[in-house]
Amino acid sequence: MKIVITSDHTGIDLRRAVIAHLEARGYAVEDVGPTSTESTDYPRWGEKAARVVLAGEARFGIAICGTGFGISLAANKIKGIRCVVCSEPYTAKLSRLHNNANMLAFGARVVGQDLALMIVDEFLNAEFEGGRHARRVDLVSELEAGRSVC
Ligand SMILES: O=C(CO)[C@H](O)[C@H](O)[C@H](O)COP(=O)(O)O
Repeated sequence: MKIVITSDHTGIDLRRAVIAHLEARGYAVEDVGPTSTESTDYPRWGEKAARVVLAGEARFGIAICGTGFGISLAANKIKGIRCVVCSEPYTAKLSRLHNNANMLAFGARVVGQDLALMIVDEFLNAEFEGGRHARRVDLVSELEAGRSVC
């Protein structure tokens, strides 16, 4: 399975650790950058990873910024992306089981490396349950298409 990964300047070191962790577990990883530690703008990187997921070139995306929120906000502006921000593994797992999340974000200024890797594992090891959850995810897609669901 292929995973695309990105960060802004705050997440460079943690991104490297996540890549090593994923590769050690047999995942193919597409690292879309950035390579420099210079200050950069998270929306560019959130979009870049999101486009790879939407193109079907990676099954999931992982995005890291200071808090995880900025880069997830950017990714979630792209139609078809469901990017969860996690600071603990439970939400990561449920975002797959119930929300069919296709991107995971976390904050390099929020979680330490060990916790980040646990979050990644829970996210990748869980499968969408479908059923009533599929109906709800479909409703979210309706909203995304500009149609009211209330
Ligand atoms: O967008 C953010 C907040 O959710 C990210 O954490 C950014 O990484 C952060 O804003 C970057 O801040 P900096 O002061 O420019 O390093």
